[in-house]
Order: sequence, then C-alpha cells, then structure tokens
Amino acid sequence: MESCTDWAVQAVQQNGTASEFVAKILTSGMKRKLLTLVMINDGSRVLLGYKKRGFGAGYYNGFGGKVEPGETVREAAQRELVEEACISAQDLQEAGVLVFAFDDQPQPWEVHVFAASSYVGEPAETDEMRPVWFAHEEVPFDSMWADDPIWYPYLLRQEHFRGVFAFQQTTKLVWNTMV
Ligand SMILES: Nc1nc2c([nH]c(=O)n2[C@H]2C[C@H](O)[C@@H](COP(=O)(O)OP(=O)(O)OP(=O)(O)O)O2)c(=O)[nH]1
Repeated sequence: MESCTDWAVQAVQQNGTASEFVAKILTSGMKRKLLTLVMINDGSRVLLGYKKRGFGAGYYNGFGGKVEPGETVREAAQRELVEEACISAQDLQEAGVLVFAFDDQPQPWEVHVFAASSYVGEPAETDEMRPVWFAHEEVPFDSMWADDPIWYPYLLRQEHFRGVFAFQQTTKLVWNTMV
C-alpha cells in the first residue's frame, strides 16, 4: 500500500494539537485520491468558477478534478481546465499542494494546485462551472471552501505552499497547518 504524502504525515505527527482522526487517516498507509486545481491569475484578478453541481456545489473555486488513470497530474490539470472553463493555460506553474483528511471520506485527498497567467480561448460557462473574474481584494471567501483564506495569500504572493487540513462532515474545517 502507498502511504500518504510524507511531509503531511510528519506535519501532523509533529503537531500535538492535531485531531486524532487526522493522524489516524494520514498514517494509516491508505492510498490517497489525487486531484488538480488550476488558478488563473492575471496579477490583479483571479478567475473563479461558480460550481453548479457535484462536490463543492454552490462554492466558487479554481478549475480541476480527479486525476484519471494513465494521466500525469499536469495533464489532468490542463484537461479539467478545458472541460470546465473552455480555456487552455499557456504557462501552467506548480503553485502548491493541499492534503485534506475528511472524517466522512474513505481516503485522504491530495490536491495539486497550479497557477497560470495566460491562456488560449475565452472563459465560458460549462455544465459544471460559471466563470467569474474577482479582484484579489474581492475574492468571495464566504462562498468558498473554509481552507481557502489560509492558502490564497501564498498563491497571490506567488509563494509555493503546502498545507494539511482536517474536515469534519465534509465542510467543517477543524484543524490545519501550513508547512
Ligand atoms: N479551493 C479548494 N478546492 C478544493 C478543496 N477541496 C477540493 O477537493 N477542492 C477541489 C479539487 C478539485 O479541483 C475539486 C473537486 O473535484 P471534483 O469532485 O469536481 O472532480 P471531478 O471534476 O473529477 O468530478 P466529477 O465531474 O467526476 O464529479 O475541488 C478545497 O478545500 N478548497
């Protein structure tokens, strides 16, 4: 069995205040679910999508989804961006990695976040997402995942980040650390 990302396990083990279930989930050696998230940032604005269905419906988010078998993480990131926003990134850069432990999901999730400033095509609404530009100071955190205000500052400063987050009942953030 594959273990969860080593740095995430270490971060949890080194932090005495970690919820018991986070340590249990991350150290159980279970395979993690790999996902991508692409953030388009033109320097003063970010392009977010209003998620119309599925996991995270009703939230604004970057564009992404599960890595399919046979695909690299980068290929999955490009594919999901085309599928969800109808654009193709030209300068996709690795921006950070987020590990999520949920008490109601069978596996930890590892989300690879990419950033891009230029793209080909015009952002367009799809079945899954409605794209909207937001100025950096107007990112709608009240309608986003609870962990986002913690790592967006790194993203907007273009500083690489790694974070571990524990959620209960899908959306309640109960613990986190940035490493
Ligand atoms: N900003 C942010 N994004 C998150 C968090 N958790 C989380 O999974 N994501 C992202 C990663 C993925 O881009 C997306 C979830 O992927 P998804 O369920 O839509 O995957 P998918 O498109 O392959 O799904 P589907 O169409 O097959 O149902 O949400 C979070 O806490 N904050």
